[in-house]
Amino acid sequence: MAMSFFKPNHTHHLSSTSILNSPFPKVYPTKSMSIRPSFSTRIPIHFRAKPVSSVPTKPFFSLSSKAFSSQISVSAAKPDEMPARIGFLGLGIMGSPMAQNLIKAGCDVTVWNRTESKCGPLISLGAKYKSSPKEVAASCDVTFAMLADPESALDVACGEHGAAKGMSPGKGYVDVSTVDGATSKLIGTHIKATGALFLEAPVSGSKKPAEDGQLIFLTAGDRSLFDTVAPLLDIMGKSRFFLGDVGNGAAMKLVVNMIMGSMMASFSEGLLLSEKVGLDPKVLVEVVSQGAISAPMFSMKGPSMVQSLYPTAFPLKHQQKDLRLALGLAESVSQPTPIAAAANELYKVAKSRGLSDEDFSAVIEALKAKLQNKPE
Ligand SMILES: NC(=O)C1=CN([C@@H]2O[C@H](COP(=O)(O)OP(=O)(O)OC[C@H]3O[C@@H](n4cnc5c(N)ncnc54)[C@H](OP(=O)(O)O)[C@@H]3O)[C@@H](O)[C@H]2O)C=CC1
Ligand SMILES: O=CC(=O)O
Repeated sequence: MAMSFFKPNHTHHLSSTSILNSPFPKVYPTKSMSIRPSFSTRIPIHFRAKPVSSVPTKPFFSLSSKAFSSQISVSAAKPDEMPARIGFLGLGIMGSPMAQNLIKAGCDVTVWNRTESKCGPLISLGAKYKSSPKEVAASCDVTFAMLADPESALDVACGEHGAAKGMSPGKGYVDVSTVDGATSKLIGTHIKATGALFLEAPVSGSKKPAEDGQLIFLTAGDRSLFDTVAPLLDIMGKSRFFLGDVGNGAAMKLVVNMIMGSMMASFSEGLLLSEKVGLDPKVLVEVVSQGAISAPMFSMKGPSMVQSLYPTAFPLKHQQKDLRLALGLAESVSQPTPIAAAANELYKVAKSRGLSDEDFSAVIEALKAKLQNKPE
């Protein structure tokens, strides 16, 4: 199906440096590039790192700081083929900066959020406003949705005033929320019944990567919609994977977050154990950062965790939701996941202690409560 999209009214353009004008993605050698993912999988996977030429309105200094790697090349993102009118539903921790990056890149963006007041800052940056997902979808070529969980993603897409009601042939719906495959397929079925195209595109990367346009998109669904929105994904992210049929993007995201949730629980145990045996947990954070188990997550969150501070980037309730959904995925294929199951119990304890809206690193508090033998 041909998508009837038009060039956006960019307010800024590329500076005429030779790097930016090259038609090919630039590969900047960095330490991280020595680690190359293996694609020995039954799912057809296409990966593309952010090509320099596809982020037309960002200043050169922001490009030079990015770590590019190049794997299987997919069709090049052409800024002049970007959808003209873009809808954005869901302006929470992630949705707001993502929509903001689109606006700052010169895109014509229309927003909606359940709590209307969160639309204000984006409207002051130039966004338009509509009072329902249906109206946003009806007035836009492509609509993105960044909702909390399967229930809200389904309601916003398929509810009474949901986006599907405003969809029609020639339009596209891109759900970037983290949901399970069954929910994503249901949303896709409703959207496609209108003649529109559907792409699931959950993101890896938290608040800061969302602000910096450094997200990793894990997409699946209509390949032509993936190609159409590629320039937009490249504004909001640093790389994008096309993983085949709807459900594969959701599954990849859940596996990644299952690992992340277990890692954070294990890190929490280590911090508390080190303190109990008389070590300085701050030194543990430093030691971990220099070795083979170093991870940006530990270095970023460790220093605040030792101070019992949990400024929210990824809400704990969403991490527990992802573990729950990942355990369901594992159950569906009889894959044992005892470590993730144990981690999930800790997040549930943390939620029951009122930590749902804290950062997920607050899971450490569940272990403190256990160590102190407090009632749950
Ligand atoms: N934060 C992070 O680091 C990351 C989060 N994610 C995933 O992205 C998604 C969004 O996360 P995040 O932005 O952090 O979450 P937030 O909790 O900050 O935002 C959730 C959004 O969903 C909306 N929402 C919730 N319930 C409903 C409902 N019943 N009907 C309509 N809208 C609803 C909220 O609206 P309102 O403002 O009215 O509450 C808000 O816009 C989640 O699926 C999360 O797992 C993925 C990667 C990283
Ligand atoms: O889903 C959370 C993330 O950091 O990715």
